[in-house]
Amino acid sequence: MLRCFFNVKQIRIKMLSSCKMVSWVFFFGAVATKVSPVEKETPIEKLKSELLSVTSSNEWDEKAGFDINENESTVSITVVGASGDLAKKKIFPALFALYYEGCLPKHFTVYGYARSKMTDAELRNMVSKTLTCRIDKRENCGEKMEEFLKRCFYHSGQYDSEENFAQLDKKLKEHEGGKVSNRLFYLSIPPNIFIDAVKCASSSASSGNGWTRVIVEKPFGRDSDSSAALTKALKQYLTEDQIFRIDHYLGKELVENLSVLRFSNLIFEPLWSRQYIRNVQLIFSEDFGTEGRGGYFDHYGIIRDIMQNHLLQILALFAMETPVSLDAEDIRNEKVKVLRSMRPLQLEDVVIGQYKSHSKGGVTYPAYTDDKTVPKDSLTPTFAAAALFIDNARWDGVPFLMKAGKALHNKRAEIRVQFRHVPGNLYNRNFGTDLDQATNELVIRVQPDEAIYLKINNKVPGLGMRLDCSNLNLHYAARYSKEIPDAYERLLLDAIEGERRLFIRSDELDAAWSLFTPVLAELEEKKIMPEYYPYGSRGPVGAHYLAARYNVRWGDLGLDQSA
Ligand SMILES: NC(=O)C1=CN([C@@H]2O[C@H](COP(=O)(O)OP(=O)(O)OC[C@H]3O[C@@H](n4cnc5c(N)ncnc54)[C@H](OP(=O)(O)O)[C@@H]3O)[C@@H](O)[C@H]2O)C=CC1
Ligand SMILES: O=C1O[C@H](COP(=O)(O)O)[C@@H](O)[C@H](O)[C@H]1O
Repeated sequence: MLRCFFNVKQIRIKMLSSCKMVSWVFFFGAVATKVSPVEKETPIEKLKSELLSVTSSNEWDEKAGFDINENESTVSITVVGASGDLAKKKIFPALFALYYEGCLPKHFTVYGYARSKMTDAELRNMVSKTLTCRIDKRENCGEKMEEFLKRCFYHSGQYDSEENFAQLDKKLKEHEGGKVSNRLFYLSIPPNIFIDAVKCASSSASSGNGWTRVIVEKPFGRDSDSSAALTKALKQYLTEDQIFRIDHYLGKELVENLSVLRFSNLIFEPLWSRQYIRNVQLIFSEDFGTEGRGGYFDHYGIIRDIMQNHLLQILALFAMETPVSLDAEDIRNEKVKVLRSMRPLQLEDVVIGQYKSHSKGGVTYPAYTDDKTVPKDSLTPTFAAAALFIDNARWDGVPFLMKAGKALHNKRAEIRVQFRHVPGNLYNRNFGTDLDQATNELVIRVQPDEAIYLKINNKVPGLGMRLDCSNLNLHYAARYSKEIPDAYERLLLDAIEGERRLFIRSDELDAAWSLFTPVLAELEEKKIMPEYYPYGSRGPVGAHYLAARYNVRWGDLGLDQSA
């Protein structure tokens, strides 16, 4: 178990700094010795014994962030908006998965908080029904589930009632039994009630003797001004260190792996610049529409829903310089530098689309505007493609193309890196006139079916000299027997551990909004019409014209073996 709490002579290793150490030791150990998955325990065992040999020093314990006695502290996790979609779909299942894996601290309590009237038993029933997490087919799942549910409670209250939060505080105190109380609030509620809930939680249900942290879900505003206003309001009640702005894409395994890939392999970093990279593509597609979330979506649109946060965060991690260390502030400093080096997106570099109804195989799929919560004349984009540029020495002139859409032909998130053509390639004639077919391309498939593969040119075995394009393929399911945790598991654990690396800092957020705010305003002011595309298609052709303007061909056209 990598990032979980484990006991070493009754001492709990709690902080991520130590977990990070474990990960790095693990990683280097695995690479250096090319171990099979079974042999991977060795470096951890080694680290454990190293830790055992130093834990006699109290000074060292403090530095490493150890709790000398875990019996003296508790963690209470309050899911605010517990009756909602995200809580049921993601938060409770992630908490259970963490419990199952032994990653939650010994003394923890989960509280659901919402206006709906529910008893503890009803909450437990709801949680157990919606528990469709990766754990549910595992050994002893039923037993573990029972144990977990016994630690779940519910309190019904208004989001703007200090009195109701004070009642919650009273209940939390009963569970905490006088120990040091650490409290995590997860705001899983619509954004218009964030501030009310934060105000009440901070004034009436903050911890008196431990930490209090608040996870805030997106959207963090809808442009620079509203985002700044939200930050300002949050900071009336919380310090920046208490605010954990979640972007769940940062918790995805392959997004986290980006830094490992770049900074611990000699072969990638030297190529990671305008000198060798022709373009970078960040692609998100879903094969379903906004079903059930039209009301929210129509106010935001795909650029705010996916590009300004998930894809831009990936871009920043992809393009940043080597951070001074793996500490949260060092990484976030580098990400901010990338964002601040970028040109605000121009209207001519954006294509927008909206899905329309389509019938296939006797089934009729709805148009975006068929959703009852969406105005019939809505121009909100459900698809967008954009070309972005980073004006710094490393990336000058390299187009970073983004494409995001709902109701497309597949569900996928990937990063595609297309390298330059080989100068004076001796084998040019083997590729005919289409040199793009010989482009080396590195694909990091974030989901589904996680993989990293590199398209290379290779001689087809035989007496002739025929070349083809083949993949060097790191297919996760084939290589690693362990399941990949859900992003929310990683992020919840980080928030409990106080690790901020995967959460968005306020200056990052400002920089991100300043790239998109002008174009979003222009799209709305000029009432730019989206290009309509059939539900289940590959999206508007405009995306291809945009790419062609920068001599780019989208890599996800289904031509490569792993696509
Ligand atoms: N659902 C998803 O897949 C994702 C959601 N998010 C974000 O997470 C947060 C929660 O999302 P989700 O669970 O879908 O939201 P819901 O719309 O399901 O709302 C959550 C809960 O908040 C309460 N609530 C809803 N509307 C109002 C209102 N107008 N006034 C007061 N209370 C209200 C309801 O509880 P009650 O009536 O019992 O008080 C509801 O169960 C949002 O900020 C969303 O943007 C982010 C990414 C994905
Ligand atoms: O934040 C969001 O993400 C989901 C996609 O998340 P994934 O982990 O399932 O890829 C998206 O459907 C939603 O519109 C958006 O708000």
